[in-house]
Amino acid sequence: MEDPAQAFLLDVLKHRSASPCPDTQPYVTLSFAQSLDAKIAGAHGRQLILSGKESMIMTHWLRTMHDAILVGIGTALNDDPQLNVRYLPHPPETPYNLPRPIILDTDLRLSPTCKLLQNYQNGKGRRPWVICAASDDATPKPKGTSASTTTAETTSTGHHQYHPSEDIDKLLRKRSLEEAGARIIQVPTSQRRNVQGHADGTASRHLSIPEILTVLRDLGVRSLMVEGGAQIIRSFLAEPVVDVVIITVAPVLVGKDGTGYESPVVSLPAEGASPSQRRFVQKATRVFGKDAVVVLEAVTGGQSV
Ligand SMILES: NC(=O)C1=CN([C@@H]2O[C@H](COP(=O)(O)OP(=O)(O)OC[C@H]3O[C@@H](n4cnc5c(N)ncnc54)[C@H](OP(=O)(O)O)[C@@H]3O)[C@@H](O)[C@H]2O)C=CC1
Ligand SMILES: Nc1nc(O)c(N)c(N[C@@H]2O[C@H](COP(=O)(O)O)[C@@H](O)[C@H]2O)n1
Repeated sequence: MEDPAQAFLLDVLKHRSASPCPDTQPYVTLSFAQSLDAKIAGAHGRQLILSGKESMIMTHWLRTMHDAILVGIGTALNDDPQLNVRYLPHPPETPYNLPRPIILDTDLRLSPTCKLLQNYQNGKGRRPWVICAASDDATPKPKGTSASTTTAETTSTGHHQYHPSEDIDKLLRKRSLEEAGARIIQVPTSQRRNVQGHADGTASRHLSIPEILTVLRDLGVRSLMVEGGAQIIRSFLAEPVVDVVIITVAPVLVGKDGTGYESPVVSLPAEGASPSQRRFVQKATRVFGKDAVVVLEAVTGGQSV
């Protein structure tokens, strides 16, 4: 017999089984848990278990329904997640689909001893893919985010140059991650001033989401579940790439110091919004234990995408 959460998700995602995945990018599901005041973590990014048991099981069913799960390096370093499906009931005759973990990690800051790599080494998880900036990427880094020992210098023409030891540091980190089992995938970066801009007005240097999706589709990923954290949620919502958003709303308030994601998109037709902008409308809502799970689907100009 189907679990209620499994049945609910199969129903909200049934349009995917009816039509083949596009060639250009995977189906993208953005899913996370938030408080009533739209916080996904505590002060300074402290991990919070917002989901109750029932909605956490729903999240693990959702994981089985995707080829891959993506998180940002902030989440990988802060939470050391496993991204597996361990809360599901007794193993069935056919093993559950275990999604591939993918980490967006511009400068390869991931720890080679993280749980995702340990699980892979112990045969308990799929090989993690770590997506970083292409090695010939000359985009300047924002202040204070360099993971290497070297600083960028600005030339008289305004271009930034890197000391060779920065490349060596990154190469060494690449090698130790590969030795631990990670597959490293390089993509170009893009600059976004408004979405992840720094307080000092400089633009952030981030991996390009459309490029990442193209690469993943080329590598055979047909469905991608994006779990967060805050910056990743913002970046995915800022691009017209998310098909379905599934939010677990926990009946708690975290307060103003909590970590929020401040969505750059709106559901309601906003004054001045471009008609081609992707908006999200409610498709289904279900209570699991103490939590409400709200499913939104993308629409462009009034049509489901
Ligand atoms: N409640 C929930 O469901 C969830 C909560 N969380 C919480 O979220 C918090 C972490 O969030 P946060 O600190 O924002 O970190 P994220 O996990 O969002 O990672 C952000 C980092 O990813 C890297 N990155 C690379 N490319 C991009 C891109 N295109 N857009 C955005 N980031 C990119 C950047 O680091 P770099 O430049 O070094 O590559 C950036 O700093 C944790 O507290 C965690 O517990 C996380 C997931 C779900
Ligand atoms: N669905 C959900 N509810 C919460 O309350 C959460 N804190 C999260 N966090 C996400 O799940 C990751 C942890 O996964 P594992 O338990 O290690 O498998 C965490 O890193 C966030 O991505 N999710």
